[in-house]
Amino acid sequence: MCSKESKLPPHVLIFPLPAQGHMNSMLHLAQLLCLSDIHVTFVVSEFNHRRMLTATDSALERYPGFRFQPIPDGLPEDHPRVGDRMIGCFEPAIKFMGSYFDKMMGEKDLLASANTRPVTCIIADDVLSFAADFAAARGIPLIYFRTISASAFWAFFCIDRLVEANEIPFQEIGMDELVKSIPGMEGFLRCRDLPSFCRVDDTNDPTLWSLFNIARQTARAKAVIMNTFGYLEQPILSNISKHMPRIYAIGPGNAHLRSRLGDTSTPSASLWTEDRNCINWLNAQETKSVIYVSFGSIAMVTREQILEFWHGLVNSKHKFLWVMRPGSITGEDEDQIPDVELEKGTKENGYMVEWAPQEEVLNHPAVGGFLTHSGWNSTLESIVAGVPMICWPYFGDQMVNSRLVSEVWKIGLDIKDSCNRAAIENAVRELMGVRRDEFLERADHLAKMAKQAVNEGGSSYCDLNGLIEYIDSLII
Ligand SMILES: O=c1ccn([C@@H]2O[C@H](COP(=O)(O)OP(=O)(O)O[C@H]3O[C@H](CO)[C@@H](O)[C@H](O)[C@H]3O)[C@@H](O)[C@H]2O)c(=O)[nH]1
Ligand SMILES: C[C@H]1CC[C@@H]2C(C(=O)O)=CO[C@@H](O)[C@@H]21
Repeated sequence: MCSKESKLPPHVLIFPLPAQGHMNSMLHLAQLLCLSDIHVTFVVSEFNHRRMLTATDSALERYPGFRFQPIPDGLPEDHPRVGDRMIGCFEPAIKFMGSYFDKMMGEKDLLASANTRPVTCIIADDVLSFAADFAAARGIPLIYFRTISASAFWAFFCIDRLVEANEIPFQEIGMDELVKSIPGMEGFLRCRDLPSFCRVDDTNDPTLWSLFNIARQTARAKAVIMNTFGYLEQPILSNISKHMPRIYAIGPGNAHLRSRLGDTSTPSASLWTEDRNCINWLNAQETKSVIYVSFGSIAMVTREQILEFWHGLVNSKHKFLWVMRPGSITGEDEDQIPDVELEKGTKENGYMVEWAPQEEVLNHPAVGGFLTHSGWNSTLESIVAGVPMICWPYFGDQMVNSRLVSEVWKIGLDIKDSCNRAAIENAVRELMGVRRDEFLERADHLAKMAKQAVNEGGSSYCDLNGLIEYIDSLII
């Protein structure tokens, strides 16, 4: 190694699944590493890179050691890249990106340049199994990043035990029976709360085993990073750590970044343009009077479901701010959606946008509740902001998260598997009215714990320092 290279900082390649929820948390990590003078190459699909450049300003350029590396995902331009069979629709993209990546890294000499050393280690999304093969073949250290909760990860990890114990399929046991074969979750997790991919008739279901294998192959990496914090999921983290060489719980990534940046504005990497008019609307509302409604970047809802939510919200008489992502309604028929009563109710009590600056919304004093699909980023953002939730999980890991919210942390209600206007109206009234103080008190406590975890001396703060030391030690 020449003496110039020996002085260069480590160079980490970060590779998320090209989806908003996966990119967001891995971009937080990227920035946390940049703040410790580590060089970061962040792999992004060309499709998402174009969308990001259209939707946001490139505030990430504030980090001199950061750069995007766009690569093709191999999907047709008009591919929806959303929906409950997301893992299925991403399989061809993962395969394509895997072989493209292999070739690119070979040709570009591990992305070395005059001022950047060749990649020191790879931090890949756990869903990208090819990263483990690449790392093993090239002798490059690999760290996996799991973008879901530790609890959901652990549930995927224990699928074989569930099948052996005949807890999958669960038609015969019943959806509301407690699951016994996931250590640490015996007291609260029902069959209904298992990741949606466990809802199978046939134990040979390929998606079930593909997700199990993804979880198990995490142990092939030198370490795993989790976007969670000790206080939130310690018993489960302890169970996972028995199976992993090293584990770093550095979350919530958004709060951690904010704490280390020392300001409240963190660069956004949205794939949609944020409509900031909703902040003006919120400014005119009373403290904690508004329920924020969003189902993330992947969920698709039917027109019937939208109407049930809409009636429920309008009938609750509480104010609402609703994100209606373009293209998120299945069987969309624009003529049939508006209804005179609903339009009137929305004008009086609500505001709709196509995409919101979500973290800013959740931290706005006017927001008192969040009707969410329980994606892990949304859940953590709500926890950090101290906002109680109504959970309507859509698929996958969200089923587990919503149960944690309602039964473990007790900071909200879980209405999974039901979508009718009366249930929604009741839940909103309960969260925003009848039980408001009890939920707010617990949410406030958890928000304090989250901030403590990322502040100097906190568990996530120490784990991030440990991770940085570990990355430094990988330079040979
Ligand atoms: O108007 C909006 C709506 C959402 N967001 C952001 O988009 C992200 C959405 O992420 P998440 O809440 O995790 O939902 P999904 O987009 O559905 O995320 C996918 O990825 C997550 C992490 O793996 C999983 O937990 C989910 O189940 C999976 O669907 C969050 O950071 C939000 O702040 C906005 O900025 N504006
Ligand atoms: C494709 C979905 C199923 C698994 C993925 C995931 C995970 O990390 O296990 C979480 O939610 C989805 O984004 C992914």
